[in-house]
Amino acid sequence: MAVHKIRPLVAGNWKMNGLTASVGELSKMAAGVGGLHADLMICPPATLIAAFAKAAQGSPIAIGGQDCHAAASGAHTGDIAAEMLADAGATAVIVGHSERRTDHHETDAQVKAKALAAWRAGLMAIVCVGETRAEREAGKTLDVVGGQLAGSLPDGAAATNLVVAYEPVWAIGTGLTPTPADVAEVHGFIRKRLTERFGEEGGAVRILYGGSVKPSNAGELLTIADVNGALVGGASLKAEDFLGIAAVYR
Ligand SMILES: O=C(CO)COP(=O)(O)O
Repeated sequence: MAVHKIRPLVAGNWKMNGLTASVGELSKMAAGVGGLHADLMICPPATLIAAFAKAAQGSPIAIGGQDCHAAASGAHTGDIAAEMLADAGATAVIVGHSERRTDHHETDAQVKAKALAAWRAGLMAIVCVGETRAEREAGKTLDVVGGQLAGSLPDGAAATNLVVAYEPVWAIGTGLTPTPADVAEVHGFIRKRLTERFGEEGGAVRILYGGSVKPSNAGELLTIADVNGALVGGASLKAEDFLGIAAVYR
């Protein structure tokens, strides 16, 4: 298998945080990203996508959504189509985040339909997978992640349309992180599954680690084999912290 030089991605998931005044934080990020050997992305709440896309124009920061509906339009009160995210200026969308899987009971089949919707709208899909604490303690981590990959990833994945984010549910917002050996094991497993299914392209798909990434642990986590960047929650809300994480790639 050819060794790919993968350009890392540091993506910030703002979750349900941010008001119009937060555009100032994005502008600070845009001003500080020079010289990084990585792609950067911020996924603000949908209400801020258009404003953030405008503010990020001319900077290397891409803007993404946090979820989309599988349909392009229709009677789905409160939902957002991938086409609407693209129209507002997003170039990517997170699908299958554990908070969606838990809070909204999203299944692998629904996540797959959302990833296909993202592609239909020309967006990159950032598909999240990860085990709960109980699943890890029962020794089922690779089974769970393997099942999520098989069920959530559509055929036709390529490095340009897919990013996989490994986010252990128990590490999200808790300050806990897996050991480097555990991260290496899961990322290596995901890479194997991607190359088995998608061949050469699967070898080039970025695999992000997510869960309590902060400037103080980014150096350790982001230099592990097959970790091609981070999906950052809390620490992506402040320009200083987000840039401190991305600085691993300076
Ligand atoms: O869920 C996450 C990113 O999608 C991770 O969140 P935290 O970085 O706040 O743990």
